[in-house]
Amino acid sequence: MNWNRQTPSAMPSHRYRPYDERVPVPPIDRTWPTNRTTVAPLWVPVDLRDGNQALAEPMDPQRKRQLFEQLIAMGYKEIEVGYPSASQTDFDFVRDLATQDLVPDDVTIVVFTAARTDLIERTYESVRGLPNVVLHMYTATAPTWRSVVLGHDRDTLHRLILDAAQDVARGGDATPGVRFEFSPEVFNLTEPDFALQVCDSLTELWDASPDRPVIHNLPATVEISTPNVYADQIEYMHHNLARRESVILSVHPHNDRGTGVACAELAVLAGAQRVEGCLFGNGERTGNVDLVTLALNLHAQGVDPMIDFSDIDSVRRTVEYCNRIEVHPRHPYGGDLVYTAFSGTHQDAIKKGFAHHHASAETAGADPARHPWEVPYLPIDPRDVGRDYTEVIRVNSQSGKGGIAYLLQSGYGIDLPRLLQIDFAKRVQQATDSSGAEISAEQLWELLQEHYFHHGVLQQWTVEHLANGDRLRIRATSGEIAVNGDAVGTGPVDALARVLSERGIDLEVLALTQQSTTSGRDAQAVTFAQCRVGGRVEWGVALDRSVTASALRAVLATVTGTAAPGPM
Ligand SMILES: CC(=O)SCCNC(=O)CCNC(=O)[C@H](O)C(C)(C)COP(=O)(O)OP(=O)(O)OC[C@H]1O[C@@H](n2cnc3c(N)ncnc32)[C@H](O)[C@@H]1OP(=O)(O)O
Ligand SMILES: CC(C)C(=O)C(=O)O
Repeated sequence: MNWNRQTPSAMPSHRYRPYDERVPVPPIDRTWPTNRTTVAPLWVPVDLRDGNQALAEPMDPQRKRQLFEQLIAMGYKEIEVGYPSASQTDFDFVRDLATQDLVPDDVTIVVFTAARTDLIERTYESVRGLPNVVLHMYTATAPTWRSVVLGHDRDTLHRLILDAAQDVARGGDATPGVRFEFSPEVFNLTEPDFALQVCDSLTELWDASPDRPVIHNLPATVEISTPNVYADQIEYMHHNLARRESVILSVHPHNDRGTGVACAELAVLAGAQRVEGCLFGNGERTGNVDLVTLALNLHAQGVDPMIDFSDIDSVRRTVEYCNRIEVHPRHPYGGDLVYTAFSGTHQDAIKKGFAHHHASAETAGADPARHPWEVPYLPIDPRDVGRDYTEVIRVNSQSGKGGIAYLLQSGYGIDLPRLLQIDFAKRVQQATDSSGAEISAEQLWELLQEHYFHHGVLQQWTVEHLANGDRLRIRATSGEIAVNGDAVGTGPVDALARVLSERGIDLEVLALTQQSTTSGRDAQAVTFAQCRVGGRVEWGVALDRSVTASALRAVLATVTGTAAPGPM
């Protein structure tokens, strides 16, 4: 059988080479596939530098300050704040941090520079007075960058890096508390032996020690391969870096293939201790790795990310304001739609999951917000990140009875009986199919009223308790039909059926359920009546303070339009 009928496309794919023709990946005894992450790495947001340099309108001082304060409030302890030698704005921002005492004692500021004497000197000038600083120097080391951009062979480039590193070390002598970071930009396309040689020479030159470790930051500047290859490259460095205990192994993935998060996660399994990225994945081209997803992926594994996302919407608002870029509605954990189900079977499962969660928390005597989470289709409890349940289920033509019932339950406190859910879902389906649009809880409520409520007046009714039952005297209308009479039955509803049948309407009550919508003085009784009326099964729903009136009106609602109009 020819089960795959795809044919060659017109795309010039032959122009590109697979990663293994671009960079050698040394054989390693890899351990990362079976490792587990049990503690959060050191997160380093680079929004104010790498994220900022990718914006059409880089942040002004006010936006930079706002984002910086947001990062501090969330608990980040090492923050790259800019490229101070590149622009006056960045320089002034770092000076403001220093002179206005804006950096908490336990926070380290990272400043970024190219490997050039003048830029390094200017960078040191910017951090004067700041007690905890990382000076981050970078140079591209991959072959294409060496030959096309920088015009240096391996040895010459290595020499230039060492010269610049001497400048960094000299500046460090006059800057107490400073530590050093080096990034071989485009590490993932750099020959592993060269990356190792350069990093090791800087570890030595900067005399790294466990007390004053060097940071080697190994960027996937442009993603080139599946994340397992990056993990292998990182594990190779992890196993082979000299003075490993004096090195903090850091990663800096981008997202060109859409696998930045996977690269970072596998890199941590492979030995990375520090991750640079941006909130919601802003950054050059397709962005830096997204720190929100990384942190909350850990949270969803039961590992504390050590960063506070308990009000993700306010974080998102700040990021959107500062970057002037909106977060996609489907963005993991923070998008508008990520805790919302439209499809019927998902809604049904979520509704049952909520009920199960609350019942099991109650049985355990636990707070539902702390109780183990096992709700289908929701990887985390939306409340963990400050979202609520109102948006979890939204109804359109893809929805089913479970979602509709959930909205009415959460919005109006009524639990439709299962058979009514099925009946009502068909009417909702007709409405959403013809509008093509979503339907809100309010609109569902209106539709429910339109189709099932008693459209008439219950003008007068009395119930007299007799030895052989109840006598009902009633005067009412239901739609075009007037009901006026009295009868004795086993109860008021049975008596009403008799009044109706004496007047030629054949009505049998098949099911009648009642609930209370609220408690206390505002309590209302809601009645769901399923009746066979003239051979057809109809539903009626009524709300009334009086339990009896509610039942009578629900039954009356089922006779609307079923009998010839006129006084009876
Ligand atoms: C992957 C990354 O994110 S790396 C960071 C990139 N960020 C930025 O570029 C934002 C800020 N940059 C800037 O403001 C400017 O580029 C500056 C101030 C750093 C330099 O400006 P200019 O001197 O005008 O140079 P220009 O912007 O054209 O950069 C190209 C030059 O930098 C050199 N260069 C590139 N990387 C490095 C490096 N790591 N160290 C030293 N020089 C470098 C190039 O070889 C080129 O030199 P050439 O002009 O002699 O050929
Ligand atoms: C130089 C490093 C840190 C970088 O920004 C990148 O490679 O994207």
